[in-house]
Parts: sequence; structure tokens; C-alpha cells
Amino acid sequence: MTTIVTVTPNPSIDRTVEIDELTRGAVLRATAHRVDPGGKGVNVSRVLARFGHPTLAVMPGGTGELADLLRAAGIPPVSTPARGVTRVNTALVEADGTTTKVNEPGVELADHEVDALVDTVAAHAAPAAWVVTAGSVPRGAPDDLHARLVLAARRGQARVAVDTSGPALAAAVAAGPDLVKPNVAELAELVGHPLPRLADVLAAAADLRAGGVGTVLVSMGAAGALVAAAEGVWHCAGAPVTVRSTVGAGDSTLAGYLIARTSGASPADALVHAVACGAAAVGLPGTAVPGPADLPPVTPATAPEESLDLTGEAA
Ligand SMILES: Nc1ncnc2c1ncn2[C@@H]1O[C@H](COP(=O)(O)OP(=O)(O)O)[C@@H](O)[C@H]1O
Ligand SMILES: O=P(O)(O)OC[C@H]1O[C@](O)(COP(=O)(O)O)[C@@H](O)[C@@H]1O
Repeated sequence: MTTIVTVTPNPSIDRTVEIDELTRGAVLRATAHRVDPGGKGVNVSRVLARFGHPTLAVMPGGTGELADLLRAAGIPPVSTPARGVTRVNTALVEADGTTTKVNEPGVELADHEVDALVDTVAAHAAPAAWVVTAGSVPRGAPDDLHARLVLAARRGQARVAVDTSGPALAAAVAAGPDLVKPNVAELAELVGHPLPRLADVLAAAADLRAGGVGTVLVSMGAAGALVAAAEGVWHCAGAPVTVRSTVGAGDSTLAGYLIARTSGASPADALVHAVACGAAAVGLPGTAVPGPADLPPVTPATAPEESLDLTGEAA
């Protein structure tokens, strides 16, 4: 199996605090807490490691506690220079599953530190492997950071997947990645209008593909996910699960898709695996990520029912 390299420009340590109910201004007593390595690329690596798929995780900073947590999960961290410390992102999870997230700003990168990250990714990109670049752009780095990472991965002849949002996603899409994994809100922001029905998501995905993106994998919260690839378009409606924490669900979805595709699965079958991984993640606490034994049964992939209303379901 070829190594999948992940890049997390702004990694985190995710602290999850479970409380009965969030009351502003009160002193709250935690009923449980946990600490996980975090950040979107890091989480993709964590899922890959749980499935026994070789991976390494590139990030600015990411030394100290985060590196220790990653090594304990079987993931070699590749650290590049950065100023400041790894952020702590705190999730307050209420008994009914409602999650309030506070993400700190995190590391800051000077121009030469951006260059070092890009060069490190180019050095680790290998032919036929995937590079996954994901998450927010840290302070000091340009909006086209993920776009530059796409081109760096290409220099190493790797295929490249992107999961980010806002201007960084727009710039990355213009670089023509092999795959993007927006959720519905991120895709709507990218195309500049709401996407209330599955037909709207399909049209937006088709536009991205026409603009040079290879595969568009759209996660749609409780409505499952959709894939638009050269081979065709499929929807997988997902699984009814008891939501414990949605943090890391999108990352697990992307990892699930790549695990299946690199094992030779079709896009439709990879979509089903992706949705199973996402559904499993929401049933796990904090930023815990699923392994093979956690996957619930999910519905098969079907031709998208264009009239499906997403307004009550999409994340
Ligand atoms: N409420 C939910 N019920 C069942 N599955 C869910 C729910 N929320 C998320 N998922 C699963 O997790 C995946 C990713 O969730 P989503 O919210 O779309 O991603 P992101 O974390 O990127 O915003 C979905 O495609 C779905 O499989
Ligand atoms: O880089 P961002 O956008 O601030 O996101 C970082 C946060 O997102 C996560 O990677 C989870 O992402 P998803 O819920 O989209 O899968 C957390 O581990 C981390 O705290």
C-alpha cells in the first residue's frame, strides 16, 4: 500500500469537555473530558492508521504533546518550522449532543516557513500516492496556501485531495485538485448561492468538475454524502446514528473514501465506505476516529434523487 501523506497547516490538540447543558456565565462541572490530536489532515491520518493504511502527517510546529499523541497513534509526525504553539481547540458537548466549538488561532507562519512547508510536502509526495491537504490557513500564510500545496504535490506526481473552506478553497479549486471534500455550507459559499436540494449540489459539483476538479465528494451531514466523479454520480443516504460528537466526521468521511479507492473500490463503493466512516465518527466521543470494527451498516449508493430537500438535514 502506498503511503498517504496528510498536510495540516494549522494542527490542533482537541480538548472535549462534556457537560449537561451550556449556560452562559455559569460555572459548569464537566461530566467527562478527553484529549485527541486534531486538525483536518491529522484526523485523516488517524483514520488511515486505524485501518492499517500507511500514512505520515506533515504540519508546521506540531512538536511536543501533539507529536507524542501522534506517535502513540502510530503516525510519524513531520514537523516544519513555525512560530507560536499548537492551538488547543475546545469542544463543549451537551448531553443532547449539541456541540459548541472554540478554535484558537494557532501557529503563525512567516514567508520562509510557508516555503518550508510547501517544499517538505513536495519532498514527500510520491508518484501514485495521495497527498491530502486540509483545514484552515494559519496566521501569516496566504489564502492560496492549499493551492500551492496542490502544485507541490503535483511536482512529486502525487494525486491531491483538498478539504478547506472560504477563499482558501476557491484558490485550491482553481489549481485543479484530483478531489475536493466540501460540506454543503462550504460548497454553497464556494459557488455563491444556497444549495437547498440535491439537484443544486449536483449542479455545483458538475461546475467544479467542468472547472478542472477530478472528483467532488460532498458531505451532507445526516443526509449522507454525494460523489461526482468521471465514472458517474452517486448518493449514499447514510445511517441513522445517535450523535455523540460530529467533530472529525468530515475528516473520517474523506479518509474512508481514500482508503477504499486506494484499495481498488469503485467511486460508488468508496462512497459507501466514506459514509460508514463518517457515521461511525459521529457516534464516537470528542475527536475519536473510527476503525474497521466501528462501522455501522449504511444504505447502498444510488442515483441521486434530485428533488431531495437538504434544508433540514445538511450540516
Ligand atoms: N446527524 C448525523 N447523522 C448521521 N450521520 C451524520 C450526521 N452528521 C454527520 N454524519 C456523517 O458524517 C459525515 C460528515 O458530516 P458533515 O457534517 O457533512 O461533515 P463536516 O464535518 O465536514 O461538516 C456525513 O456525510 C455523514 O455520513
Ligand atoms: O482548521 P480548522 O478549520 O480550524 O478545523 C480544525 C478542527 O476541525 C477538526 O479537524 C474536525 O474537522 P471536521 O469536524 O470537519 O471533520 C478538528 O479536529 C479541529 O479542531
